Amino acid sequence: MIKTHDLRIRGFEPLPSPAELRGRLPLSTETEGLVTTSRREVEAVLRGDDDRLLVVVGPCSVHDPDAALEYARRLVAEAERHADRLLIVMRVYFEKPRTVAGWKGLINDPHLDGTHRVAEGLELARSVLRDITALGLPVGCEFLEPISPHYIADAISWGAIGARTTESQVHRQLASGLSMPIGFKNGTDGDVGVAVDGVRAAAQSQVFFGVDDSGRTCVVSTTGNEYGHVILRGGRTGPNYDSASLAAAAAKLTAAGLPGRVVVDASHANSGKDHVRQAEVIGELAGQIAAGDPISGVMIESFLVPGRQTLTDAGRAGLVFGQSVTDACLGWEQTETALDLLAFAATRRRGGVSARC
Ligand SMILES: O=C[C@H](O)[C@H](O)COP(=O)(O)O
Ligand SMILES: C=C(OP(=O)(O)O)C(=O)O
Repeated sequence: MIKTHDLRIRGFEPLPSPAELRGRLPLSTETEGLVTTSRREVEAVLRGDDDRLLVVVGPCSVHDPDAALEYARRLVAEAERHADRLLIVMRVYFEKPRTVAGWKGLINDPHLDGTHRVAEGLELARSVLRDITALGLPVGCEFLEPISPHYIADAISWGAIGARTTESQVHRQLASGLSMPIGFKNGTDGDVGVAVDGVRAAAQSQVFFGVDDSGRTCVVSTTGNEYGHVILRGGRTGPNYDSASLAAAAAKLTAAGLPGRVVVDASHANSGKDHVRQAEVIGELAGQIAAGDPISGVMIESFLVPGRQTLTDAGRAGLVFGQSVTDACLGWEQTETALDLLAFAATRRRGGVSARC
C-alpha cells in the first residue's frame, strides 16, 4: 500500500479536552458574574445605550504571566478611577497572527523557545485569565485558532478577529458562535469592506466543522452574533482614524443596516507600530471623540515598560520585565496619561465637565 496521506505531518499530540481543562481550572462564581456583566456592558456601549468609551488596553501579547498580572493590578485601579466614563477591558492576547513567521503566542509556545508545549500553553493561559479576572478586570483577546476558544472563551468579555483573518470564512463562522461581542479589524491593505462583511457574516447563523467540549469532532451550528463591530486599524496606505475615514466607515456600516459606530485601534497601521506615535494618535482621537466622531471604543497597546524587545533563542531568560516581545507598546506612565485624556474626551462628549481632568 502506498501511503498518500499525512506525508508532511511530523506528529500528532493529543490535548486534554476543553471540558477537562475547564474542570481542572474552573472559573469562580465571582468571575462568571464579572464576565456576564462586562459582556452586557460592552454590548450596551456598542448599542449606544451606555455613553462610556470602551477602552481595550494592554500588552500586544502576554509572554510573562507575572508581568501581565503586575500590569493588571495597576490597570484595575485605573479602571475603577475612570469607571464612570471609560469601560476598561484588559487586552490579554495569547495568540499572535504573524505576517510570515515568528513567535505565535503563549498558547502555541509558552516557553518562547520553539518547544511548542501547547497543552502547557492552554493551561497557563487559563490560569492567567483566572488571576486577572479575580482582580475584577474584564479581559479581551484575539481569537485565532478555531479550537482554542473552547479552552478559554468562558473568561473573555470581548474578542477580536485580526486583520489577517477578517476575510476568513472560518473566523467569521467562529465569531457567529462566540458568546461575547467580537470586533473585526479592517484588512491589512486598509479595506474596511471586508470587516463590514465579517460583521454581517458573523451575525448570521452558521453551520461548520468544529469540536465539542469533549474534544470530539462534530458539526457546530450557531445562532449568529449580533454584537459584531468594525475596528479601524489603518492599512498599507496609512492610518484610517481621521474624521473623514470614520464617516466613510460609518456610512458603509449603515448602508449594510448596521450601527454606524466603530472601535479604533490606535496602534498597528494607525501608528506605524511606533509607540511614541501611538500616544499622539490617542491625543488626536481624544479630540475627535470630544467633538462627536462616531467612536465606540479605542484599542491601545500598552505594557509596563515602553517600546519592545527582540526574542532570542534563550526564550524568556534575560528579557526586560514588562516590555513587549511583539509590537512596541506605550509604557505605564504614558498609559495613565492616555486614559486620562480619553476619560476627559468621554466627559466632553457627554456634554459635562469633569472635575478630575
Ligand atoms: O500585533 C502584532 C503584530 O502586529 C502581528 O502579530 C503581526 O506581526 P508581524 O508582522 O511581526 O508578524
Ligand atoms: C495582530 C493584531 O492586530 P492586527 O490584526 O490589526 O494586525 C493585534 O492586535 O495583535
